[in-house]
Amino acid sequence: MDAIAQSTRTARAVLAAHAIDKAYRRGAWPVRRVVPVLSGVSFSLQAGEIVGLVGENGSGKSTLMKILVGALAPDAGEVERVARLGYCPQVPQLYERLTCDEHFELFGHAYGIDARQERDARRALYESLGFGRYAGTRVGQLSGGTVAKLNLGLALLADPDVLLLDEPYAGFDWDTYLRFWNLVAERRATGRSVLIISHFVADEERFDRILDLRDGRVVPR
Ligand SMILES: Nc1ncnc2c1ncn2[C@@H]1O[C@H](COP(=O)(O)OP(=O)(O)OP(=O)(O)O)[C@@H](O)[C@H]1O
Repeated sequence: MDAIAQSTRTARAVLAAHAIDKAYRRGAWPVRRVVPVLSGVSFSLQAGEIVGLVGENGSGKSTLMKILVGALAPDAGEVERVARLGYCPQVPQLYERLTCDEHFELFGHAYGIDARQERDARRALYESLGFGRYAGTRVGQLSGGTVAKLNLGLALLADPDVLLLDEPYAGFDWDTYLRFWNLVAERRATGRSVLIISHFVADEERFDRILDLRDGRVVPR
């Protein structure tokens, strides 16, 4: 890539991590130890890019994701958030006794979007992910796959510029997997970005870039 193209890419970064370090402290005194997980992680995400971040179990993917969204503080380094983020955590943060509709209402309030916009977005998400028949069902009575759809739908509700997904398709059946990729392609076509974190990537051609998280660092594949 030439220098002009490189500078354009840098100029359009919507999310960037600079030299992120993170270690966890384990055990109690006197056998307390520090376990390094991330050591100098740097990468950026550009507008309109679909990027896969791949690493084996325990490599630090969820830790990095939490740092990127600001849910966890790094020990060193910094995250630059240029655009609005939407986050779909690996373990859904949902309420067993609330229905899908009630979750959309609640998250709509939290995002500060008006009621009409929330209802329109909710309807479109039920349609595109195919789970409208569960609108009035409580989360405690949903299948794992439908919980995963709700989790994704809530991350998309406010139409974020950057969508961060932690193992998004683990519970999806084939039809939902294809619907998911249609949604991702639509976002890309409108200049939005998606970062997908997973322990494996099945369809490499669906991504613009794949990054590997290995030995605490992010390296291009
Ligand atoms: N709160 C914590 N306290 C101590 N150690 C932790 C904590 N959270 C994660 N770890 C450890 O940090 C390492 C990275 O964990 P993390 O969940 O980020 O990995 P991951 O790549 O997302 O794994 P997986 O693919 O299994 O979900 C693991 O060794 C894990 O045991």
